[in-house]
Amino acid sequence: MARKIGSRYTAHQILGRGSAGTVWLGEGPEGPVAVKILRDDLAADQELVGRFVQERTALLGLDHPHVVAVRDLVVDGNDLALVMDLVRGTDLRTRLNRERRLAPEAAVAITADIADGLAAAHAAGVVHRDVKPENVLLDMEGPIGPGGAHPALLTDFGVAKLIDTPRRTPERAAGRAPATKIIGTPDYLAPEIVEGLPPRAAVDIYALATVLYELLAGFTPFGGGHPGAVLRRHVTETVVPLPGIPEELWQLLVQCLAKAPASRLRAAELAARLREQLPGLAGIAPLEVDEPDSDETEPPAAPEEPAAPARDTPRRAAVSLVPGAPARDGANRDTHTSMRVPAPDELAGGARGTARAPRAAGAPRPGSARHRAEQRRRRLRLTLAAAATAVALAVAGYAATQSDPPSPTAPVRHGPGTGP
Ligand SMILES: Nc1ncnc2c1ncn2[C@@H]1O[C@H](COP(=O)(O)OP(=O)(O)OP(=O)(O)O)[C@@H](O)[C@H]1O
Repeated sequence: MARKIGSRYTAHQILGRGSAGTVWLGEGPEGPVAVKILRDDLAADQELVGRFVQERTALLGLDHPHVVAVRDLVVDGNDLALVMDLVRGTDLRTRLNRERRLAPEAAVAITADIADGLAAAHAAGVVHRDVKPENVLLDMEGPIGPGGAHPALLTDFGVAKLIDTPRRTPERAAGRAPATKIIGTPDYLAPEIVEGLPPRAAVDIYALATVLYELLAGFTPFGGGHPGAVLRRHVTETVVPLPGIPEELWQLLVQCLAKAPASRLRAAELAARLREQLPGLAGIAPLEVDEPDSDETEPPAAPEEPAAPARDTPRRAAVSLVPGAPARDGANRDTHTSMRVPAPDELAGGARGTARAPRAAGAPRPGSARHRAEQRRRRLRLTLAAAATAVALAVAGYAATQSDPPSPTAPVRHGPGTGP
C-alpha cells in the first residue's frame, strides 16, 4: 500500500529491513528513489531528530559514484526518512550468501570501489562506522568490471553515527557516567573501538579489510561465537594467513587489519593499491578454504547490558531485489550489539588462539569443538599407550623376579626336551 512521506515522496513497496528501519521503493519528483524510514522509537527520540537535521549537510553533500547518495531527509509527523538513490541490484551479503566465496579479482574490484567511496567520505570529514557486506549494494544495471563485478556502492552513511547517541540513561539522570556502549557490528569493529577510543577514518579501513577477507575466505577473521569473544579477538589476536592467497594481496590485508590505526592505509591509497593488483588476479579461482567450526561455548568478555534497543528491533527479514535470495541472519553482523567496552583485564584475560584460523581442507580449527574432540581422542590414545607400557613393564619386572621357579601365571614355553 502506498504511503506518503512528506509532501514530495510516496513509498510503494518494502525492499528490505535493517536494524535502523525499513527501506521502501518510492517515487519522488525526479523519479524512483529508495526511502529508508527509521524505526518509530528512533523517530520519537528528540535528540536524534535534532542531530538528524544537523547532519543534513554532511549526508547530502556526499556525491560519489561509489556512495549511495542521500537526496533528502524528511521529518514528517512520526516519520523520519532518508531519501536515497535507488540501486537496482542486490546487497553484497546476499551475493556472498549465494556464492560463499568470491574469486580474488571480483573481491578486490568490489573492495576497491568501496575504498574509493570511503576516500571521498573521509575527505569530507565523514566516517561511515558500519562498513559491512550488508551496506554494500551492487548495481546490476551498471557496467560489468574486473572479475565480472558490477559497480559497488556504500550505503547507510551517517546512520550509525545518528543512532550512536549519548542517551538519557538512568545513570546519566542520576549524574553518574554510564558504561561506554559499543554500537557497531562485532565482526567488523576495529580494536580501538573495542578499547573505547573515538572512531576515526581508520576504523572504516579495518572494517573494509575485514570485508575483503570475508569475500575471499567465506568468513570473517575474528568472528564466531559470543560477541564478547569476537571483540576480544579484535584486540588480542593476529590474523591467520589464508591458504593460497597471493602474497601481495595478503600483505595489503595484514596492513589494513593492523591493530594500530596509524599503521593502516588511507582509503585512497588502499583503492589504488587494490586496483594495481587486479591484472595479476585475473582468472584465479576462489580460494579453497575450509569453513571454521563455530564455537558457541566461549565465555563472554563483558556482561551484556539489557538489550534495550534490540527489543524494538524488528527481526531481519531482508527482501532482496534478487528474487529468491535467502533472508540474512547472524547476531555478530547486526549493527546494534548493546555491548559495553570491556575492561582491560577482561581483554587481556580472554581466550587465546580462538581466531577463525583458516585450515587446509579437512583439518579442524584450533580451539574448535572438533579440534578439542580430536585432542581428547589423542590424549586418550596416549594414556592407553602409556598404561599398556606400564602394565607390560610391570609384568616383565614381576616375571623377572619370579623367574626361578617359574610363576604359575607366567606363560611357560615348553620347548623340545623341556616337557614333562
Ligand atoms: N538505496 C537502496 N536501493 C535499493 N535497495 C536498498 C537501498 N538501501 C537499502 N536497500 C535494501 O534494503 C535492505 C535493508 O537495508 P538497510 O540499509 O535498512 O539494512 P542493512 O544495512 O541490511 O542492515 P543494518 O541497518 O542493520 O546495517 C537491504 O536488503 C538493501 O538491499
